[in-house]
Formats: sequence, C-alpha cells, structure tokens
Amino acid sequence: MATAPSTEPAPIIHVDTKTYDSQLAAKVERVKTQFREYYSGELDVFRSKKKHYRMRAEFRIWHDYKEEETYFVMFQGGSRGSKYRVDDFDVGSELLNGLMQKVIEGVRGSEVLSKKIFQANFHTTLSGQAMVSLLYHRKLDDEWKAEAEKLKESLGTTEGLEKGHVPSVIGRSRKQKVVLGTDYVVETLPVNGKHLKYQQLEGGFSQPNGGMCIHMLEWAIKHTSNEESKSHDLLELYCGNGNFSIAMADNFKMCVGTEVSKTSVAAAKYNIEENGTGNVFIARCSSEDFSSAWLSNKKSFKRFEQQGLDLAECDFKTVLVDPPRAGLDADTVKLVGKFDTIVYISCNPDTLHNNVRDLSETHTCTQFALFDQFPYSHHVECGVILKKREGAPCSNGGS
Ligand SMILES: C[S@@+](CC[C@H](N)C(=O)[O-])C[C@H]1O[C@@H](n2cnc3c(N)ncnc32)[C@H](O)[C@@H]1O
Repeated sequence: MATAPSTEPAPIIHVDTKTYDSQLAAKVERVKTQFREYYSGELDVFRSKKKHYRMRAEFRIWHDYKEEETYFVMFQGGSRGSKYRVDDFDVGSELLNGLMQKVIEGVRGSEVLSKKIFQANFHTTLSGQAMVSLLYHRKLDDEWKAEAEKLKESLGTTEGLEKGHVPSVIGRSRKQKVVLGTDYVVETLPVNGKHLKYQQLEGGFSQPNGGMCIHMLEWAIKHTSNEESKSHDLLELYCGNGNFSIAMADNFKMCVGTEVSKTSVAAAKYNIEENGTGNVFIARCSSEDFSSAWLSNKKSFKRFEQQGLDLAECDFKTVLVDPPRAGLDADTVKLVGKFDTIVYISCNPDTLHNNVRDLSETHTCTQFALFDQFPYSHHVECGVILKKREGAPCSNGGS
C-alpha cells in the first residue's frame, strides 16, 4: 500500500545563510500578528548564529549493503518517511561536525562497532566538551568496549575541544548502557560577566542553541532585576537542570524550583553546588501536582523540608515557567495567575497564546522577546513578562 507523502518539513541539513534575515523577519511578523491583541510594544528580537548554532543532534545510521556504504541519515516525518543522507551538518556546532566525521570513519573501519548500530547521538558544549552515544540492536560485549575505547581516543584529537577533554562514548542497547567516560558534559556559559557551569545529562533536556540560551538567561535577569525583587522569592516550574534559577539567583532572596525528571533534579543539585548558589532549592515534583497542592493550601512539601526550606515561609511574587510544547495545564495557569510578575519562556507560540489569553484577565504583557533558537525552521522561542494589573486578585503566589 502506498504511504501518503509526509506533511512534515524536510530536515534542515544545509542552510542558505543569505535567507537568514528574511526567515527571521517572517517569524517576527507572525508573532506580532498572533499576539497583537495582547502586546503592541516593541518586540525584543535575538538573532542566532547563522550556521553551527545547535549543540546536539541525533542521526540514524544507514547501512547500504548493495553499495557497501555506511552513512548518517535523517528522515522527513519519522523512519518510514523520505531519507536524507548527512555527511556534514550546517546546523550543528563545528565541534559536532568534527566528531561526526571521526565517528562515521570509526564505524566504517570496525566490523565490531558497525555491527547492528542504528543511531548516533552527539552532544557538544560551547565550552568544548562532548559526548557521543552509539545505539545498537545487540548486546555490547568486551570486544565492543575495546573498539569503542579506540574510537574514544581518536575523538580526543577533534578540533575545538576544551584543553585536556576527551569526549565520552556511551554504548546503548536494550537494557544496557556502557559508559566510557561520563554520561554528562559540563557547559560553561558566560552570562553577564559570570561563568556559569551546567551539568547537561545524556538524553536530558538542555537548550539546544547554546548562544541563544545565553540571550534567554540575560533577558530573564534583566527583566527581574530591581531593588524590590531582592527582598522576595522566585518560584520556577519546569526548571530542568536549574538553568534559569541559578543564573537569576542574585536577583532574589531565594529561588525555588520544581521539575519532574529525577535525573534533571540531580543535575540541578550538582549545578547549585558547582556555582555556589546557596539560595537556590530544587525538588522533584510535577508542575500539576505542585500547583494543585499549592492551590488547595497544602504548603507542606517534604522534599523541600528535607533541604531545610519551609515553603509556607516563602514570599513569592515572581514565577518563571518554561514548559514543554503543550504549555501550562489549567491548575498551573491558575497558580501563576496569582503572581505579581510572570516570566513565561515558551517554545510553542500557539500554547503560549492560549495561556496568555487566560492570563490577560488579570495581567498585562509588558515585554515580549523572540529568541531565534531554531533558525530556518517554523519553530519559535518566545519570552513574555506579564505584570499583574492594579486591583486584580491577591498577590504573594497564591496565599
Ligand atoms: C523546555 S524544558 C525547560 C528546562 C529548563 N528551564 C532549561 O532551561 O533547561 C521543560 C522541562 O520541563 C520538564 N517537564 C516536563 N513535563 C513536566 C511536568 N508535568 N512537570 C514539571 N516538569 C516537567 C522537562 O523534564 C524539562 O526539563
């Protein structure tokens, strides 16, 4: 049976940098039009690097037995869609491109590494660290380990690595994970003159466009920096590895974050320690559970109490949310609607629009930013500051 052509756009592999300005202008127009009912001020637009802006990428590995060739591919609309060969990847960082060449040569040159491999994932940092995950349809044995060690050694000569750093190689197959090195990298981001360190885990969330992440952090710091904020507390939902709270810690008395992923919470705690941000507390909790408990006035949260923090004592006036594409659930909209200031970071303008429409009953958009996190694609990252209007229902984070 013939399959219908995919409605998904083709993967972006090579870019025409001459089109950068026009693609960005089209996004600016789209966002301005979509939100004109709620925001008529200037849009703060943050441009991306035109090439080599993405720090991580995943490729399928294709074995063409007839041509006796093995190479990376990407698909349009899932693994049954059209297949595109990838020999070099304009979208990925230069370091990522260097590693791709070494990995594919290593796989082609070793029967052991090549046997039943189906995917390679690359994760690099602006600071020059990297890890590569190789995914297999077979059990990985000592023979594989020995060959993977050789590959790892060869990766250590890739241009652009931090001095002395050798990228990790991680082998994965069903119920098996073999780590040669570490299963994380440490990114160092220059943010307002500070050098912030972030552990980023294999398979965990990190902002894909490193340069854009710096803009997003500096924008959030700028718009929450005032004398009053220093005497109250920040609540952050969907905090990942503590990316925003750690960067914004100097603006607040305390920053309290929640996140559903156990491994991201562990990374956040490592990052708090590493950056010496003693006023940041993070615990594992879904945003839905946190919001519903807070709204029903159950303000005892054991996971925070274990860190010596009584949430009932917190004086929250600002909340930051950075949800997945689905946006905020109804309880979380209700909860954030009680705050004086809402910082909303969004990777999906449609769900952002729905949430802003609901929040506009009590809040006004005072700042709107477009971060070009995903150049040449239809995806857009936005940042919005919403301020509670005079006379709107109570403050202090819902007490
Ligand atoms: C867009 S990422 C933002 C992470 C972080 N702000 C950053 O800049 O790295 C969304 C995060 O929400 C987490 N998440 C997804 N669903 C969640 C939920 N229902 N409750 C809490 N966190 C959730 C994901 O694990 C992920 O870390």
